[in-house]
Amino acid sequence: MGISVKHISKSYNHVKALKDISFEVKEGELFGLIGPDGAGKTTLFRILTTLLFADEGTVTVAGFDVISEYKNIRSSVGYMPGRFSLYQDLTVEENLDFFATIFGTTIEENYDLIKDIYVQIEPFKDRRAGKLSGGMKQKLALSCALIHKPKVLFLDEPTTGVDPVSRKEFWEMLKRLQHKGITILVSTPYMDEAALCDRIALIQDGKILEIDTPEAIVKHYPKQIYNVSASNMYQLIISLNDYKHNHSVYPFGEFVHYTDRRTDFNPKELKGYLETQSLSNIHIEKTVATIEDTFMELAK
Ligand SMILES: Nc1ncnc2c1ncn2[C@@H]1O[C@H](COP(=O)(O)OP(=O)(O)OP(=O)(O)O)[C@@H](O)[C@H]1O
Repeated sequence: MGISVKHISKSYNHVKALKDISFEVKEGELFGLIGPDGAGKTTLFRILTTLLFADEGTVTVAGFDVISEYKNIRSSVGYMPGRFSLYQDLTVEENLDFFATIFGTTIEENYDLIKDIYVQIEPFKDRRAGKLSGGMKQKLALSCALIHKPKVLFLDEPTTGVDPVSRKEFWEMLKRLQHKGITILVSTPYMDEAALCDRIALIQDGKILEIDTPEAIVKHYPKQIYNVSASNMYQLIISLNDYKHNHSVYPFGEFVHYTDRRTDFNPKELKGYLETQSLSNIHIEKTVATIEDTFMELAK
């Protein structure tokens, strides 16, 4: 009764936005679609919410077919699109009231579900939506997507352009909604948010690279990663890229994540090489793979 996607493909003229996508989201699961801009996430959301037809494949949401039973889907799902979807000239309260009315309900009837979120913007209920901050807009959009008590919630990049504190609060809210029994499909380009989902699908160029729990996905990383740092980060990256034994070199915060092609890699040898490159303060230590490392490896 969650979401079932089987062999979905979709093209826009010559652009193949989705290529044979299949996955299942279990009822009550918090499932993440993780991928960069242009991966096909929005296209997939539009198909799942009955706003766009796929060229091939079948999809059911909450047990309903997206084509023959689209009306049942529209009344049982909530959708928060990536771009701000609210009426800028209506106030906070008018927006919420509007969405409640088109779904044949009232704010009072479902206030319990949105209370946690809405109390934070209620002091601004007379402010026009267009005048809200990014974090407040996002809370209002989520309240509007929830006002008819959906069984399944679709959130397309809900935290893009939102400050780190609001992002953290937002994910805590999602967990609370999940505990109320709502199935959630959320997309994000932020790899750190992927770890907060029950399962994730890594998606790039319209294809799914891997689906699993975040823990299992990082365990599949095939190599030992090293954190490398030196006094001159820019030169360090150039030198590591020039090193003939490198397998991958990615800047990662204050370090560079390095993997070596050889099975008998000796960090001392790499240190010796870096010293010949006029680098100082060189540190090399083992580290564990993150979802970002796995994504980069699969996307290679
Ligand atoms: N209406 C359209 N006409 C032509 N090409 C499109 C259209 N909509 C999307 N595309 C293309 O399809 C591909 C997937 O786009 P989509 O918007 O689904 O990706 P996304 O992962 O949601 O990325 P973004 O976050 O940038 O929207 C991209 O190459 C995009 O340029």
